[in-house]
Amino acid sequence: MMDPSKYDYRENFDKVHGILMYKDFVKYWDDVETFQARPDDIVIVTYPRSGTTWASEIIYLICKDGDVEKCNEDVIFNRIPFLECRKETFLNGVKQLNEMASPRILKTHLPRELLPASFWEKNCKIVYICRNAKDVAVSNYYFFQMINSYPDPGSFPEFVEEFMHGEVPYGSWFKHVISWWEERNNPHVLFILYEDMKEDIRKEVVKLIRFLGRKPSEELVEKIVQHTLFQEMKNNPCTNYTTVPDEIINQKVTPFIRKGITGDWKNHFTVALNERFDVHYEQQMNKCTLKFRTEI
Ligand SMILES: Nc1ncnc2c1ncn2[C@@H]1O[C@H](COP(=O)(O)O)[C@@H](OP(=O)(O)O)[C@H]1O
Ligand SMILES: C[C@]12CC[C@@H]3c4ccc(OS(=O)(=O)O)cc4CC[C@H]3[C@@H]1CCC2=O
Repeated sequence: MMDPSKYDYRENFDKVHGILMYKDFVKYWDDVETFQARPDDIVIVTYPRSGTTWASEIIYLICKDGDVEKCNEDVIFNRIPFLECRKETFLNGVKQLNEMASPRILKTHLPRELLPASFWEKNCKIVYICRNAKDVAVSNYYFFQMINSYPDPGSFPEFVEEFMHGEVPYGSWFKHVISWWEERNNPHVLFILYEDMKEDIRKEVVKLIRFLGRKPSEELVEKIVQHTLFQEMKNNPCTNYTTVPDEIINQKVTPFIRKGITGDWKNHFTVALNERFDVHYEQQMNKCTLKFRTEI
C-alpha cells in the first residue's frame, strides 16, 4: 500500500525531463526552455542551498564596481532574477529577465542538461558554485521547513533518504555536480567551492573578479568581503529574504541565512546515517575527480 506521507510529499512536485521540481515551475517549462539569453548575461548556477545568495551578492557588487548603494536599492531576487521561478502571485523569473536591461545577472538551479540552449549558443559567462553534499542536505532539510508550499520533510534520516535518491527539487545532488564538473574546462564556466569561499574568501573573490574581466584592486576586494560577511547578509533585508511574506517563506521556523558554516552535518547525521551516506556517496562519485571537504 502507498505510504500516505510519501504521497503528500510528491503532491507539490512534478517532474521535468525526469527531474523533480516545484509544480508551478514545471507548468511553464516552455518559457524556460525557449529563454533567449544575451551574450553579456552572467549566469549563477547552483544546486539549492550551496551558497547561491552569497555568491550572487558578490557577483552583483563586482558588476557594480563595489558600489554598495546599488545593492541596497532593491532585494536580491529583483536584482538577480531566478530564471525558472514561477509563482502566480509572487515571482516570474522569465518575465523579470525579459524586461530587464543588459547586462543581466541571473540565477538558476538547473543541472547542465536542462540549462536553456541559448546560454551555450551565446557563450554567456557561467559561475557554478557547489558545496559538500552533507551540508547541502542539512541546509535543504531546513529549507523544506521554511518554504510553506513544500511538504513536511519528515525526520532528518527520512529526508536524507529522499536526498540520496534525488527525490527532491532539482534531483540528485550527485548528478547535478557531476553534470557541471564535466564543463570545468569550458572557458566560459568558472567552478567555485563554498568550502574554499569559507576558507579564503579574498582568493575566491579575486578569481571571480578576473573571470568577469575586471581588475581585482585591493579596495574592490575589501569592499566586497566586508559587505558579504555572513552577519552582514543575515541582517540585510535586501539579502535575507525577510521581505517575502511568511505565507511563502516562513523564517519563524528557521532563517533563510541560517548558520553559514562548513560541518553543520556533524550535528545532524548519526554515526549509522553517516556510514550509509558515505557508502552511497562512494557509489555515486567514484568516477568523479572533484573532491569536497566536509570540514575546514
Ligand atoms: N555570507 C554568507 N557566508 C556564508 N554562508 C552564507 C552566506 N550567505 C548565505 N550563506 C549560507 O548559504 C546557504 C544558503 O544557500 P543558498 O543561498 O544557495 O540558498 C545557507 O547555509 P546554511 O543553511 O548551512 O546556514 C546560508 O546560511
Ligand atoms: C517560489 C517559492 C518561494 C521561493 C523559493 C526559493 C527561494 C530562493 C531560492 O534560492 S536559493 O536556493 O535559496 O538560493 C530557491 C527557491 C526554490 C523554491 C522557491 C519556492 C517554490 C514555492 C514558492 O513559494
